[in-house]
Amino acid sequence: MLEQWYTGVVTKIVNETYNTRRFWIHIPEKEAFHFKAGQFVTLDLPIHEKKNKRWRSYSIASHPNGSSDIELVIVLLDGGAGTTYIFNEIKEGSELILRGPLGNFILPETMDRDIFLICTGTGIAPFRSMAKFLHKNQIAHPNIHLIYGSRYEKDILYKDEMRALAAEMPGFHYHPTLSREDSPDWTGHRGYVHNVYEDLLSDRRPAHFFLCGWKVMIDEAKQRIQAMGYDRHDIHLELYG
Ligand SMILES: Cc1cc2nc3c(=O)[nH]c(=O)nc-3n(C[C@H](O)[C@H](O)[C@H](O)COP(=O)(O)OP(=O)(O)OC[C@H]3O[C@@H](n4cnc5c(N)ncnc54)[C@H](O)[C@@H]3O)c2cc1C
Repeated sequence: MLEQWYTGVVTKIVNETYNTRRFWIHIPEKEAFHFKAGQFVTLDLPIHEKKNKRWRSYSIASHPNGSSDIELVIVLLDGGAGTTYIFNEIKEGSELILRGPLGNFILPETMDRDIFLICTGTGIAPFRSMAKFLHKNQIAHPNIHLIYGSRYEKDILYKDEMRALAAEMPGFHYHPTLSREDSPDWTGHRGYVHNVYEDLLSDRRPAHFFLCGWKVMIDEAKQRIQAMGYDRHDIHLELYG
């Protein structure tokens, strides 16, 4: 299939944490940019590398709503060619060349088992899209556990929004866990994401697992979930790098 590239216009940028920004992009060529919650877009960045090395993918953090606007949430990687360009050069009003939607990291058609959404950092992007999509459209779903890992409380992305969703959305459970926070004010989980799902699944009930983020977390989660007796077909991955 021919690849369709669009020119998007950045309409708004917000610093979400000290190293992570939210970017809102409008795609004027499309009356509506249709995608499924969990999919991503690929940006073609003018970073003077070989063509395919100029491409960087980003999960759509907003939910499908029939508009031609999407939101991305991007963490600056020290020395990363793409994110250095994005953070230094992209301003409100800048254009971005993008294609999509891409990917099959989407909710199952039949949601007949509990769903565990496990991520670190900006890996929350596709899960925010899924949770908001289910909530806005009042779609029936089983228990959904969003297990989010970061180092410190200040790093938590969309914290207030996820807390509000958990309060409003029956069956949606939010479990942020912090690996390095030493403040006694933090009363939530401490440590890595792995202990959280292992504790929640001590009864080994049937479940779907969606893992999103960086290789170290994903490799360990895959191995631990299979060691708990789950089949690899129950595990869905979106590997960021
Ligand atoms: C399908 C998909 C969706 C993605 N969605 C997002 C998203 O929503 N938000 C987002 O911030 N990123 C996302 N990424 C990652 C993104 O595509 C880039 O890899 C990232 O922004 C780094 O690009 P860079 O050019 O700055 O670094 P590069 O110069 O390309 O990266 C250098 C190396 O560092 C590794 N690396 C990059 N970032 C990290 C990190 N944070 N921790 C550890 N190692 C890292 C890479 O694997 C690479 O080997 C996604 C990746 C994929 C494949």
